[in-house]
Amino acid sequence: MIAELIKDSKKIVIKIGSNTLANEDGTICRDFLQNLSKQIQFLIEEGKQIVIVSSGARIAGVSTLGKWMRKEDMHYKQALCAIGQVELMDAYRRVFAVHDLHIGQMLLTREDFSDTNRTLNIRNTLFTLVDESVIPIINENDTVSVEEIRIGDNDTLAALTANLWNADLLILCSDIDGIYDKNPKVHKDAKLIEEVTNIKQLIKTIEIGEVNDFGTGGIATKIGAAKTVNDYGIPMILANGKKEDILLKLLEGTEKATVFLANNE
Ligand SMILES: Nc1ncnc2c1ncn2[C@@H]1O[C@H](COP(=O)(O)OP(=O)(O)O)[C@@H](O)[C@H]1O
Ligand SMILES: N[C@@H](CCC(=O)OP(=O)(O)O)C(=O)O
Repeated sequence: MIAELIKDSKKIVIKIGSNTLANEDGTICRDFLQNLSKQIQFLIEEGKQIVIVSSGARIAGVSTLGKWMRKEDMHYKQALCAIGQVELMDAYRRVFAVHDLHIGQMLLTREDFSDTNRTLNIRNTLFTLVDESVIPIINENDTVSVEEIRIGDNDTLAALTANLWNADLLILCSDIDGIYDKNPKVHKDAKLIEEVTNIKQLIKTIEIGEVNDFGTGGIATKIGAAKTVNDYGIPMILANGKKEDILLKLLEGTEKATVFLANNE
């Protein structure tokens, strides 16, 4: 099912979470980015168009400065994102350049999607970048939108982007294999749910656990993202971006994940 879905999708939005992108000590994981760029080059050679939504500015800010780690003050968090966004994009630029791939930065807020003029401008930039074979890398604009740092809305941002771009598929890369019946980081016997056709039913039956380390939205915003795209007819896959070659393995059918099918009730 998942392999077919990826095979049949031309326009794919891929969201990378903070925990996926970071090493245990909070620094940007270069090996992860190198592996991601290799996989994206492969997908592009297969004729796919890719848009990336990437978190990680705050983590990158912490590891760049090596301080403010424990400051929970919103102004410090915003400052960390401002510092880290530069690092983050530099890291992406370097690894993608190895494959002759160009990137473009887009910083957006949720409000931008409810304003007709701004939406049109986002659309024009997004379509032009993709038409010119440049990979857009989108993050929240954490300077102007503090709400989104608090609730970890890059999952929602990825879903809104998928709808705006009329994507064929949204893939959220996190640090777990998909949705489980309970938090797999806490319960060793948690069971992976491979296919979701009814989100309302899913919410009633699973336990939504705590967010860990640098993640901000947790599993709830991922389910919300699935609902947003599914309502638009776009399927969503939640997969473990920490696993090497995960996108290629999903394409081969040798790895598991959770798929939210677009005919969701
Ligand atoms: N039922 C569940 N199934 C899967 N993950 C869960 C569940 N409940 C809580 N989680 C937690 O949600 C985390 C993913 O959310 P988050 O940390 O925000 O990731 P990201 O940084 O990728 O956005 C997982 O690492 C896991 O610990
Ligand atoms: N814009 C913030 C990310 C917030 C966020 O959504 O994080 P995550 O839950 O890891 O996707 C940053 O780049 O650090």
